[in-house]
Amino acid sequence: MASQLQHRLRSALALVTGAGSGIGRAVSVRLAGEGATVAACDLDGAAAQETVRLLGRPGSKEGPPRGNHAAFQADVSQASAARRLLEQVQACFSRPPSVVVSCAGITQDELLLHMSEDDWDKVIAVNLKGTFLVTQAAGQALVSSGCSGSIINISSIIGKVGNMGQTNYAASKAGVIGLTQTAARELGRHGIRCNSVLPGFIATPMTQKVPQKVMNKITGMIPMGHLGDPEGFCPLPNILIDVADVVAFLASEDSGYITGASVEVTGMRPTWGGRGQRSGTPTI
Ligand SMILES: CCCCCCCCCCCCCC(=O)CC(=O)SCCNC(=O)CCNC(=O)[C@H](O)C(C)(C)COP(=O)(O)OP(=O)(O)OC[C@H]1O[C@@H](n2cnc3c(N)ncnc32)[C@H](O)[C@@H]1OP(=O)(O)O
Ligand SMILES: NC(=O)C1=CN([C@@H]2O[C@H](COP(=O)(O)OP(=O)(O)OC[C@H]3O[C@@H](n4cnc5c(N)ncnc54)[C@H](O)[C@@H]3O)[C@@H](O)[C@H]2O)C=CC1
Repeated sequence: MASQLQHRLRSALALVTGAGSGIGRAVSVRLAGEGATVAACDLDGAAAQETVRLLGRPGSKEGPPRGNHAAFQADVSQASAARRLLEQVQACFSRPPSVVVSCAGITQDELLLHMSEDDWDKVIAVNLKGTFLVTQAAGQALVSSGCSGSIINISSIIGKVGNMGQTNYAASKAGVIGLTQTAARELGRHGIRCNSVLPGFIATPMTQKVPQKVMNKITGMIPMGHLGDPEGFCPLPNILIDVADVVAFLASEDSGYITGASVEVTGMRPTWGGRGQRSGTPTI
């Protein structure tokens, strides 16, 4: 990483939900690599602890005294848990998080004609309501402290174009886009920016449930014929690193005039007639 980026986030305290796996872990590593102190949250507390172990010590010694990175266990779909999470982070670091990245998410895929109400409710509760609850709790903490901040919500390209077997997931991710755009309108006056990122297919535990015959169809759309790789060493031009790059950019003052944006990072040529998005070429 270019040396000038290694301290870009040195004064930031970054709360990352879903930090125990996949994109959330990659984002946590990237933000810490730019000097941020990371509060890694996950439903799986042990997984969050493992992410913190991977982060090592915070970046630069410069800037206000800070503690180490820290792990938190919370179910973001529960309002009381989301409120408690922000309370715990502020108690631990004596300040609200200036960067908040909502990565926590699930799938419960089923074709529309067979999807149960429970399939629908679970996905909406985590992906949409969970993002709402964390965005709200973080916004309240920042506004009451008079602090500015950057909120980055992880949606999905599926929220824009749909996908067979994912009426629940697509609706939740489309909702994240609208939620984030509205939060941007309301919180801008408080110096809080809100943006969403729409990744394409990345090989993480979330995508392992996809049947091979479907995966074959999807990878057929990717120029390099492979999914993004969570370790970042993917045949695609590093789509996961691009996702973490975009999150770090939106977290930093380098994006100081960007809010309400939906940034696509897909690395795939859609079959739905849209212009193919080269990996790392966000559509803002
Ligand atoms: C031509 C390719 C179209 C792809 C368009 C979308 C682009 C994908 C980019 C995604 C990037 C972001 C991803 C993300 O945010 C993270 C995730 O959500 S990962 C999980 C993604 N989930 C899926 O794609 C759903 C996969 N499908 C399934 O899990 C099962 O099919 C399902 C549980 C929905 C139903 O199972 P079952 O009842 O057993 O039926 P079949 O599996 O036999 O499916 C029936 C029929 O439908 C075809 N099909 C199912 N899903 C998809 C799909 N996503 N895209 C295209 N076609 C799909 C399946 O192949 C069968 O077709 P046949 O011709 O009858 O074999
Ligand atoms: N993998 C992909 O292809 C894509 C993923 N995304 C989104 O990126 C985000 C991260 O996905 P991945 O890293 O792939 O998945 P993942 O399954 O590897 O990680 C998701 C993490 O969220 C945590 N989590 C789940 N429910 C939670 C809850 N209620 N409270 C707190 N934490 C919870 C899980 O424990 C897990 O650690 C999700 O929002 C997903 O929808 C978007 C586009 C593409």
